[in-house]
Amino acid sequence: MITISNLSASYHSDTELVPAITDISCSIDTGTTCAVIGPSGSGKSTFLRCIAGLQKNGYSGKITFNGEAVNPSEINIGFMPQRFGLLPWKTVKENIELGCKIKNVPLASRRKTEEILVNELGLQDKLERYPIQLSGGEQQRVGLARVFLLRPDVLLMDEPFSALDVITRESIQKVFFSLWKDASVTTVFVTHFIEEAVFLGQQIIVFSKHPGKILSTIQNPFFGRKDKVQSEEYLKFVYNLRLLLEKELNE
Ligand SMILES: Nc1ncnc2c1ncn2[C@@H]1O[C@H](COP(=O)(O)OP(=O)(O)OP(=O)(O)O)[C@@H](O)[C@H]1O
Repeated sequence: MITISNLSASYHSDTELVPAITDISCSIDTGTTCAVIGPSGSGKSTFLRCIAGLQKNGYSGKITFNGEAVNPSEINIGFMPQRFGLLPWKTVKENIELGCKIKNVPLASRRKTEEILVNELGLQDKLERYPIQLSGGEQQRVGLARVFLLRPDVLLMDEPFSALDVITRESIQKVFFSLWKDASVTTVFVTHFIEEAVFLGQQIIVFSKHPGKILSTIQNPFFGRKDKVQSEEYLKFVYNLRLLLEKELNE
């Protein structure tokens, strides 16, 4: 379980310390998924960076993994940042394999998975290209292939499907869902799409506007339930989430 207690983080502006998130407490059970939604600038990325151990300064509070305050570098964390984190001087194939190489995961054990992922993410004919030769959506798929191939203990993704057209997004959401069903990787992801949060987040955390605090933590009965998207209960659930965000933005 990931437990986050009284987490606050700030950034230095020219003259002062500006809070980004304030007093966040929540927990994410092992093997579950958690979607984080909230207004732009509310601190969602900062929250993910804190869990990933990338926020080196300016934060307070406690983050534990299975009860221990271990250094995140000691845990197999897969982090996909908003701008995908590709290395421009490495080919697509090298970028996909980079996470495993850094974490010393033998690639020989992942060849089959790699082939499946490359096919499912539509990257077969792009493997020898460099990131600059790809569209934004293709770059995002490379970033996803990298974290999915790593199959980490904890998967953190910042707006993982944002650069994809709607049809590709839905198909890759399904790729993620089926991978998650196979391996039950503990996952926290940020999204601006309510329907995406509802499809892929067993728990949904709603952030307030800046500086972010938790407005609501919701156990989601519609996780993985594409069959329910036309139902009245589903539409009401999505509508209520939208109202919560709208109210927060208009206050
Ligand atoms: N490196 C930085 N230096 C100074 N301020 C920062 C820095 N990174 C983020 N901030 C500020 O911290 C606040 C939270 O930013 P963050 O990126 O975490 O929000 P977010 O909810 O992920 O936003 P978005 O949905 O637009 O991606 C914002 O007000 C932002 O301007």
